[in-house]
Amino acid sequence: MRVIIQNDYENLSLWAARYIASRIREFEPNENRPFVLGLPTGSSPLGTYAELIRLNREGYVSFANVVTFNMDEYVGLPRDHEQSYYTFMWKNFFNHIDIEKENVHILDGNAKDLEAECAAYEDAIAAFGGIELFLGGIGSDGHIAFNEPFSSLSSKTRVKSLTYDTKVMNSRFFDNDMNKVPSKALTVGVKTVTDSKEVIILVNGHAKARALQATIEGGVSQSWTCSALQLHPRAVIVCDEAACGELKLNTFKYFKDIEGDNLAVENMLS
Ligand SMILES: N[C@@H]1[C@@H](O)[C@H](O)[C@@H](COP(=O)(O)O)O[C@@H]1O
Repeated sequence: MRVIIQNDYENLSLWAARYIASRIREFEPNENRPFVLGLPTGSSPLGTYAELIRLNREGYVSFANVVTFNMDEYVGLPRDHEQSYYTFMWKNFFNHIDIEKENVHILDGNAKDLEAECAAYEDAIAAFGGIELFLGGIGSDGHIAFNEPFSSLSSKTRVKSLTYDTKVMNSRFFDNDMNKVPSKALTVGVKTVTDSKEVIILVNGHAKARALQATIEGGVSQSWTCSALQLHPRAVIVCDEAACGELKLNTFKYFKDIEGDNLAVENMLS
């Protein structure tokens, strides 16, 4: 596992966006061989999306041959609801880049048959040959996508009930009323994420310090689903110093040392 420790959220966002843009450029995607990108919602990726939009506008990276799969979606929230992940993604990212509408995949939380919707999503990912790079965030309890604590580390896309903690956390987007937060979501599984060729997880702020500690220093455990990344051959955690508060000093120093010059965001756009 690589751990990129940046001073602050701004540099974390620049690093992640520039890394993703470079990976897409190096891949040289075309119509027959698109770059398949997994994407999250939440506040963590907003800075990364902003920099990717800028890089797209400046012509550094194109999304014309990029296919995306989003991580999750609430069940029963109208697609045009302000808090649906569909609305979030178009508002904060897709409307501002040169992506083709048919290349965007977001789970339909209003599908008549939710199980069939989840199975079809896995089939669609497989039809594209799997996900090249999955970008994600984590919840303060260490969940990736909506894989709440004790989700199977072998799970695939399915319906999940949200925990009390997650509903309380997400109520900030629903007038601080947890009763307005949907109780269920469709989510890719832990294994859907770890089956990707590469995984990048953004972790910022003090509230994520325990989750980051469990991800890096704890054992692999279903109680912190993010810890499954320890078994991934190509997992990159991009975090800020605020999120490192629970790490051992030696862990912190090790990653600062080993990543050395790789931390400088200025040199990433060659
Ligand atoms: N399903 C999403 C996750 O994908 C996200 O990682 C998490 C953290 O959100 P934030 O980035 O706002 O802290 O929130 C939600 O639960």
